[in-house]
Amino acid sequence: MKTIVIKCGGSVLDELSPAFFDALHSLKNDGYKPVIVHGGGPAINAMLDLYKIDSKFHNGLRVTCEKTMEVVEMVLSGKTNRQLVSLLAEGGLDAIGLNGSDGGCLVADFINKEELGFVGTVTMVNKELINKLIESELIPVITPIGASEDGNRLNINADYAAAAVAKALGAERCLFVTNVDGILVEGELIEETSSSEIQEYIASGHIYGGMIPKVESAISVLDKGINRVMIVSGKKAFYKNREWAGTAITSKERVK
Ligand SMILES: Nc1ncnc2c1ncn2[C@@H]1O[C@H](COP(=O)(O)OP(=O)(O)O)[C@@H](O)[C@H]1O
Ligand SMILES: CC(=O)N[C@@H](CCC(=O)OP(=O)(O)O)C(=O)O
Repeated sequence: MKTIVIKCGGSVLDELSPAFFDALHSLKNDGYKPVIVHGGGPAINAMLDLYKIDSKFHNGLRVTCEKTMEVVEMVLSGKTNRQLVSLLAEGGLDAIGLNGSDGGCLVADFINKEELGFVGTVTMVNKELINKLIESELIPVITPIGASEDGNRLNINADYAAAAVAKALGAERCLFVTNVDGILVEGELIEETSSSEIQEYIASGHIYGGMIPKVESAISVLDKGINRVMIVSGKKAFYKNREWAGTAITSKERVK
């Protein structure tokens, strides 16, 4: 099965263009089976503000106390997942929302309970469940919340969740849809790059903030045999007539 895992970032959920939905139709017409993992960081921040709860991050991960976890779940499962599934339906795409914590979809473990609270890393993915939905011609839209073996629900960075799903499914491709055209260096789009170049961009400060978990996830996926990962904009036609727009991260090291 030609599965493509698509991470749809919270930064662009309110700005997805008609071209995004056209690209999904094109992928489907070309035989790809999409699986979406969505984020929702900005919407969580807004709701925490409303509840007067401070947003704190440690190494790019949200420090998640019990109260924050309630808000995270309310926003991701109750708002952003619903929003994306209905946008897909409006765009003529049959999708089904799936809480990562339901049915063992994403099994997770605490990363460091003292430091981060209810933040998890994915330890297992119920690929049978996801594959059943794909075989029913539905696009699973997965919320990045995992359930631990001892019954806790854990907040997972959506880039890492998408990478875990792509690896578990043995996806053909993995795509990070965000609010910029791809990796930019001094304002220029980098059309193709490799793991080692990315390490240099991070060291020189050209890649920072929210782009770091994306490129780290991309590299972890490349290590598992998926040989091309794309970072693309949800505001543009990222796939048309079998042509991609954005940054391709490949496992091949380029000769400089
Ligand atoms: N080299 C880079 N090229 C493009 N964007 C970058 C780069 N380094 C950091 N960024 C930042 O990463 C952001 C995307 O990450 P993030 O805000 O977490 O989005 P998402 O919600 O889609 O995961 C961009 O809007 C930009 O501010
Ligand atoms: C642990 C952790 O940081 N979880 C993220 C989950 C959402 C997410 O990753 O959303 P984006 O893709 O929009 O950034 C958070 O709480 O913001």
